[in-house]
Amino acid sequence: MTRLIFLGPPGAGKGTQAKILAEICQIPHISTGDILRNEVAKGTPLGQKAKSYQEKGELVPDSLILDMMRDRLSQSDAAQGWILDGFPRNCTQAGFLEALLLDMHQECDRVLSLEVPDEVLIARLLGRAKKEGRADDTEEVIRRRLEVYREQTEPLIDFYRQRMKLTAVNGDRSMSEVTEQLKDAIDL
Ligand SMILES: Nc1ncnc2c1ncn2[C@@H]1O[C@H](COP(=O)(O)OP(=O)(O)OP(=O)(O)O)[C@@H](O)[C@H]1O
Ligand SMILES: Nc1ncnc2c1ncn2[C@@H]1O[C@H](COP(=O)(O)O)[C@@H](O)[C@H]1O
Repeated sequence: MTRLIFLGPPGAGKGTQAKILAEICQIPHISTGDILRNEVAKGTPLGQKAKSYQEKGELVPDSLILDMMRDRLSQSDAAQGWILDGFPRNCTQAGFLEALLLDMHQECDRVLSLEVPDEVLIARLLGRAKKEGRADDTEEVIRRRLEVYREQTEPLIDFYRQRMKLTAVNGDRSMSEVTEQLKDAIDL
């Protein structure tokens, strides 16, 4: 049973690496950003509410995210383990997840924090914009997403370090080198 959380700024490679580990471990990769983009594309009530926040690089309100994640983690495929990418994103979400897991008699095994310098992040995201055309990969929104990360998400590094769950990994290496570091961190 493997339960992992990826932390790291936008462009750190969370999605890239989470997909690889999810494939190896045969567990779901749960990306809140992907779930929300899918809801936006389908024009659901949740997507309509989330759209403007995503476009500006702001966090979608917790009131929408917490119910969404309670539902997702209760689905049958998540009983076999999971990799979270993009959640939790602030202290409220981290506290909620802790209580939810306790309630579900589950425990997160490890929190993997990918570290990458800002100039590399910006270059990667502008590169991704050309390939994938994500609405929030413009330079202005990328800078706002980095600010939001520093203000609201980065404090979770200490939150999980205090709980002895954190492993920091150098994300500024080739994709395969990062994968190897992550596999070492989780004894794969
Ligand atoms: N180790 C790496 N070296 C070079 N490029 C990378 C590396 N890891 C990921 N990338 C590229 O950087 C871009 C961002 O990666 P990815 O989407 O995995 O980041 P992320 O942390 O999930 O970002 P976000 O939080 O914005 O969704 C992608 O175009 C990806 O192909
Ligand atoms: N956990 C989240 N809380 C609030 N808002 C979120 C969360 N996860 C994603 N979002 C929104 O989606 C975009 C893109 O997220 P990525 O994880 O980078 O794909 C993010 O800027 C928030 O608007």
